[in-house]
Amino acid sequence: YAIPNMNQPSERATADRNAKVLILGGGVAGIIAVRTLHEQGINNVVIIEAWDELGRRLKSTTFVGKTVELGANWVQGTQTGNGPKNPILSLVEKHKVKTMPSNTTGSITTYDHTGAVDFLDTFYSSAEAYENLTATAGGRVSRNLVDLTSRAAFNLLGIRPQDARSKATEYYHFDWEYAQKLDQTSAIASSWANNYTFNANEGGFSAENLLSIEQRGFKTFIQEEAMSFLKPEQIRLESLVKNISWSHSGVNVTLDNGESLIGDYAICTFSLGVLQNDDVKFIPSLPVYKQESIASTTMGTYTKIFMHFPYKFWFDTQMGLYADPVHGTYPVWQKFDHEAILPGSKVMVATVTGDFSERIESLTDEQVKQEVMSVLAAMYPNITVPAPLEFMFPRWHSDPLYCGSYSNWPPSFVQQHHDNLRANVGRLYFAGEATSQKYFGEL
Ligand SMILES: Cc1cc2nc3c(=O)[nH]c(=O)nc-3n(C[C@H](O)[C@H](O)[C@H](O)COP(=O)(O)OP(=O)(O)OC[C@H]3O[C@@H](n4cnc5c(N)ncnc54)[C@H](O)[C@@H]3O)c2cc1C
Repeated sequence: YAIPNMNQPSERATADRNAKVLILGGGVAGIIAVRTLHEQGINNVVIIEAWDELGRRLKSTTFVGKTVELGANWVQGTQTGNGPKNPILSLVEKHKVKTMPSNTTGSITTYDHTGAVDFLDTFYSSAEAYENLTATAGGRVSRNLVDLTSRAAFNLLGIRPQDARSKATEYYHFDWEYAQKLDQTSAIASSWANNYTFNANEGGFSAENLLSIEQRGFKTFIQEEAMSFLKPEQIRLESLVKNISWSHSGVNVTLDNGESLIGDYAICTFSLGVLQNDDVKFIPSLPVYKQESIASTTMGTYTKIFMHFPYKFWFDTQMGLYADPVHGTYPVWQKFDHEAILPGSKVMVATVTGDFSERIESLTDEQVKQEVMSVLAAMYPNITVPAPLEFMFPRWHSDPLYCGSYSNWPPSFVQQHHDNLRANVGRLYFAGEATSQKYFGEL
C-alpha cells in the first residue's frame, strides 16, 4: 500500500500557532516533540502520560539502596571529531548526568557449562563477522538487492556457528543489541541502525558507549530538559488514554476515567507494542496501510536480572559471557560492583532477550532464580554459589504500556512499511523510537 497524500498543503496552511496539540506519551519522543513545538512558538500543548512521571522507558528503581536502570542505560555512540554528535550525549552533558565509558568487548571473561574457559579468539572473530555483516548489508541497498534475514547474510559470509561457544559469541554481538535472533531480524535495517549509531564513516556518531552511573537516574537528562520549557499545567500524569478519535479536523482523546481532551492535532508516541495491541482504540480504525505497517514490525524484549549476593565470587572484568548448550540461556553477565558503578555492592546483573525474555516473564521470580542458580553452578563448578539475598527483574513484554522493550525490523524490510509507520492519519501524527529508520530501538 502507498501512503495517500493526507498532509494536504491547504491543511498545513490552516495550522496556526494557537492550535492545540495533544502529545500522547511522556517519554523521550513526546518531550522532544513538545520542545520542538515550543521552539516554533507553539505552546498550546498538553502532554498526556499514563505513568506518574515523565521519561518512561528510562525507568529507574532502587535496588539494595541504590538507583539502578530497568530500561535504557547506555548513550550509544557519542561523537567522532567534528562529526554528528549524539543528541542524547548533548542532553546528558547539559544536565550533568554521570556516565562511564563502557568496555563491553575489551574486558570480558568467558565461560561454558564446564566453568571458566578462554574462547576469546572465537569472541573476537565473531565481532569481526558482525562488522562484515553490517558492511555487506549496506551494499545490498545500493545494488537494489532484496533484504535477507541476518542469519542468511551471515551464512553467505561463511559464518555458520555450530557449537555453544560460537553461538554465544554471536549472541553477544547481535541478539544482545537487537533483543531478537538473527533469523528474526532484517539484515538491511539492523545494519543501518548499527552504522548510523556506531560507524563514523557511514554518518554515525562513534563506536563508544557510555554507561549511566547517575544516582538521580538516567532519566534525569530528559526530566530536567522537560522542566526547562514545560509548565506544570501542560503535563497530565496518571492519565491513561483509551480511545483516540481522529479526523482531518482534529483529534479527540478519551481517558480511562471518561474524560475527553480535544486537540487541533495530536502526536501519538506510544510504543509499537502498544499500537499492536487493543488497549488503545483508534476511531475510526487506522487505515489498512497503517495497520499493515504496524503489524509488520516487531518488539524485542531485553531483560536485566539484578542479583545481590552475600559476597563476591565472580570475574574482575566488566563483563562475563556464558555459553550454554541452549541458545540464549543467561549468556550476558555484568559486574555491577565495578568501582565506577556500585562499588562494594555485591551486585551482578544478567541479561536475557527476545523469546527467552518472554519465556521467563511467564515464570515466577523463584523459578527464574532457580534457573539462574543452576547456570552459576555450571559457571563456577569448584565453589558453592551462595543464594542471592535479593533478586529482581522487570517484565517489559507483559507491561501493557510498552509490550516489549524496543522495536526491531523483521526480515524483508520494506521501505514503504517504514514510511507508513511514520505517516500521519488526518491530524493524528506518529512519533517514538519505532518510527525512526536510523535510530529505531534506541533513545
Ligand atoms: C530494557 C531496555 C533497555 C534499553 N536500553 C537502551 C540503551 O541502553 N540505550 C538506548 O539508547 N536505548 C535503550 N532502550 C530504548 C529506549 O529506552 C527507547 O527507545 C526510548 O526510551 C523510547 O522512547 P519513546 O518516547 O519512543 O517511548 P516511551 O518511553 O515508551 O514513551 C511512550 C510513553 O507513552 C506512555 N503510554 C503508553 N501507553 C499509554 C496510554 N494508553 N496512555 C497514556 N500513556 C501511555 C508510556 O508510559 C510511555 O511513557 C532500552 C529500552 C529498554 C526497555
